Order: sequence, then C-alpha cells, then structure tokens
Amino acid sequence: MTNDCRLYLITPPVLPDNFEAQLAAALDAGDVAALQLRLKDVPDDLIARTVDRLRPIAQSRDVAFILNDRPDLAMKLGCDGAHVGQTDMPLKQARKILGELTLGVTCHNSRHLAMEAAEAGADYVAFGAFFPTSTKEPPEMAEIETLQIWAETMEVPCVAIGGITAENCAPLVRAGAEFLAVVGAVWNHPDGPAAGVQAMLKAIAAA
Ligand SMILES: Cc1ncc(COP(=O)(O)OP(=O)(O)O)c(N)n1
Ligand SMILES: Cc1nc(C(=O)O)sc1CCOP(=O)(O)O
Ligand SMILES: [Mg+2]
Repeated sequence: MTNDCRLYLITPPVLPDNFEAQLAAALDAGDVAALQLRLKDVPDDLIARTVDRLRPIAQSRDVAFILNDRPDLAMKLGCDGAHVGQTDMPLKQARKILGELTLGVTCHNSRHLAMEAAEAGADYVAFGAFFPTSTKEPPEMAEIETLQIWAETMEVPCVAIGGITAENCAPLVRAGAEFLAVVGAVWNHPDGPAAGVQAMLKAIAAA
C-alpha cells in the first residue's frame, strides 16, 4: 500500500562551502516537500544572505522554503513560511506576521500544545524527538502514539522529527506522519546527500 508521507529537509547546523551544489543534488534526487533553513545564533544579515543564496535553489524546484525561528525575516525575504518553537515568537504574533504563508510549530510530545498551535492557525505541527540525535539536544522525546492519535483525529498535518533515518522511519510513516523532517539522514549519508534523499524516499515508500 502507498502512503502520502513526504520528506522535509532541514539544513545542517554548519553549511559547507559547496552547500549550494549539495543542496541542488539533494533536491534533484527525488521528491522533497520543503527545505528549512536552520541557522542558530547568527546575525540577521547572515541569515538574509543565506536565504538569498538558497531560496532560489529550492523554490525553482517547487520545494517550499521555510525559515526557522524568524517569521519576520521569512516574510521580508520571500520565504514560503516559518517554523517556530515553544520558546520562539508567540504563535499569534507569528500567524499575524506570516499572513497566508506557512506556519509550522514544534509541539514536542504534546497533543495539547498541538491543539493550541492548530487553534492559533498552524499549518503543521511537529512532534519529536522520536530517536536520539546528535544534531541537537532535544528537550523531550516523543512517543509514536502521540503522533498516531493526532493523525487519526486531527486535520492539521503532522511532522515527525528527531533522529529519523531510512532504517527507523517505517513506524512513523505507518502511524500517519505527513512529513518526516531530517538533517543527519541526508547531510551525513556516507554516499552523499542525494543518496540520503533516495534512501529516505525508498524507506518511506516501503513502509
Ligand atoms: C520541522 C521542525 N520541527 C521541529 C523543530 C524544532 O524547533 P525548535 O523547538 O524551535 O528548536 P530549533 O530548531 O529552533 O532549535 C524544527 N526546527 N523544525
Ligand atoms: C531541529 C530538531 N528539532 C527536534 C525536536 O525534537 O524538536 S530534533 C531536531 C534535530 C533533527 O535532526 P536529525 O534529523 O539529524 O536528528
Ligand atoms: Mg526554534
């Protein structure tokens, strides 16, 4: 049986010099729904310059370009939306700034937070971390049941994140995740990012 789960790619914590080429290769390797630019603790002008470099690579391939943490800059810089966490900009403010653009919200392992996000107009909610990850110290681990109940009962799409790989993703797909968000599974793949995307897509299709 096929499923509707799609891949949501997030940039690595540090962008290598040849990142544009790596990104183009990854996005050309198969269906990617969205790319999130996630740069932590850097000045706004670096975010702006990086958006200008990467946004056309994604948008020219019909991949939504989402900016992490900063709805204000997402709006200003021509992004397709922004992702905010529980300690970032308040949801109502983010929704107001973004207008019709996409708003994604981190909800950890909480359907209550996800309900609040949905009520505030989130376009997707993200649960995680499902598996240990070296990309960041996740504040909380998430249970597949949280995602499954959400997917079965709510309309707002859900994203699964945190330590997801081609080897461990099947239960999340079967539980109804609309998107799998990954960093390491693609950018740290031993055969390169294109192989990482292909491996994830193969695993999603087989789930
Ligand atoms: C798709 C997606 N899900 C969750 C997060 C985490 O957001 P947040 O909790 O704000 O943590 P940081 O990523 O900002 O460190 C995300 N970025 N994307
Ligand atoms: C950015 C992020 N947020 C998480 C959360 O739990 O909210 S886990 C995470 C890191 C995702 O990277 P990887 O695919 O390499 O594990
Ligand atoms: Mg954040």
